[in-house]
Amino acid sequence: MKFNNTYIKLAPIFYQHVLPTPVAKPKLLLWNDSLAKQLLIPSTLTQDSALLAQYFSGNQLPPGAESIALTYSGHQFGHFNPQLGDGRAHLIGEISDENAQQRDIQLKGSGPTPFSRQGDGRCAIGPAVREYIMSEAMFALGVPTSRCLAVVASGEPVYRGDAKPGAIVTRVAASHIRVGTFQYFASQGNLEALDELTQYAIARHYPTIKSSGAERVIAFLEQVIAKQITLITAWLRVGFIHGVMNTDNTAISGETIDFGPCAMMGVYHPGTVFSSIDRKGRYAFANQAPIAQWNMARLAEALLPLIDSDQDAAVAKVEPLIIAMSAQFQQAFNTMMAAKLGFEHTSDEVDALSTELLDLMQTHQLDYTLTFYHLGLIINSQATVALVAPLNDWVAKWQSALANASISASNAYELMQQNNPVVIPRNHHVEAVLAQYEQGAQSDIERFLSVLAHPYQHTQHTELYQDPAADGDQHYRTFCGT
Ligand SMILES: Nc1ncnc2c1ncn2[C@@H]1O[C@H](COP(=O)(O)OP(=O)(O)OP(=O)(O)O)[C@@H](O)[C@H]1O
Ligand SMILES: [Mg+2]
Repeated sequence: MKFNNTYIKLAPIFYQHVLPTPVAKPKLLLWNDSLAKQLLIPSTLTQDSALLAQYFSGNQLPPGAESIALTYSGHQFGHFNPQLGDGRAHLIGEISDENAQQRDIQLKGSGPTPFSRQGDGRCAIGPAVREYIMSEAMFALGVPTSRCLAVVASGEPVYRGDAKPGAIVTRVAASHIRVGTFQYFASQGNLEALDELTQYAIARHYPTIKSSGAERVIAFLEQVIAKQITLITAWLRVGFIHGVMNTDNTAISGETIDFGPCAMMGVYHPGTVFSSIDRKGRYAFANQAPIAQWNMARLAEALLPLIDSDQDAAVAKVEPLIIAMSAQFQQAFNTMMAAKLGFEHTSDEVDALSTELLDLMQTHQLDYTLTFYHLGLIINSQATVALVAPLNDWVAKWQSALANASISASNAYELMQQNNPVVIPRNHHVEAVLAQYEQGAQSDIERFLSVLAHPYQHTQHTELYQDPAADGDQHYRTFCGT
């Protein structure tokens, strides 16, 4: 592993040097071989699980690694917290992957840092394994996301109400720069650091931006916004609910980050919320696009001093970008829904069809993933699918719209197959696997992960994981990993 530690070359205010706290009995639980290959981790190391456990628990830093905790702020549920930062995570460096892309390697749950506040710096095994399952599932679903390389059991308890086994999860991300990182320097009035961060983020994530001065900052904002639209549209396509879209959980790279209280929607309802702390539904399924817009407004606000020293003039330059986001998102959403129905392009007719379908799904409490999957089977005439009766009229309209657009059944099916997963990481299956871990039992995780690695195909065990929760997830609740 060859580490490049570019973040450490930034000003000292960007991070704190701090080592992970060693744990009693590190044991490698999960290792992501295919990701390790992408990261060009040598097979001699990959085969040495004792050494991997040392490295990815934080007990020993790999050669060339340097451990830091990053500084950031964030709006949490709409309230600004000026001092967050990595309270239980250690960035140990960046690795250049097989495509020469820099990827951050970060341990999470690896002990306290100067940003820990009241926290213990630790992570329980359940949330660590959950992050692994969910991020790998999202990756396979084609959603931009951070990934997990390893989960190492610490051999030590963590106290979350009860004592739970502890673990350290290794996260791989394009970077860990968040909207909240910009907010930190903006709230300090540190324009030099704000500019340094912006130039660093552009060089790392948006190198095609060639302009300079204010134009460069505006182009950056524009591209971050575009990535957020792509990201949220992908979440909505697969039924993902992030659960805690605070600005400190919004990565500037456009990747999904922080799988704390996330969940998948079963029965379609735009107001679906599972997080126990999201009492007002701020981060409900269909609120995710307006919240991404709100978060981008916070990024724009942080960037204002780099755009014009006259604040009103700066606002006049960024406001149109934020306002335009609604229409851009709607367009992306319509195109995505059209693809789920087999249409390459949107039209008023197709938009009306998808709206009507979503309404029917809501009214009749239909499962989001299964409904699209069944529509695929119908168009492919593979099987007679018993849809609920109220959908029959809609299906007839849909089929005639496809015919009017001269789209063959096989073309429609192909597009639908690429956009409608056969299987998703359903909450009850994820929880069943996590419960096995917490009880120290033999786990079905390898089988589950192998199914989730091919979410658009039927594999040997896919059927075991397609079923919706018996209670329609009515009683399902998620918790932040703290
Ligand atoms: N057990 C803990 N000990 C110390 N700090 C914590 C702990 N849990 C969370 N924090 C800190 O609280 C803040 C918000 O937590 P949040 O749950 O969003 O993040 P996280 O899951 O720890 O990390 P990330 O966003 O990196 O995935 C962050 O600053 C985080 O580092
Ligand atoms: Mg977080």
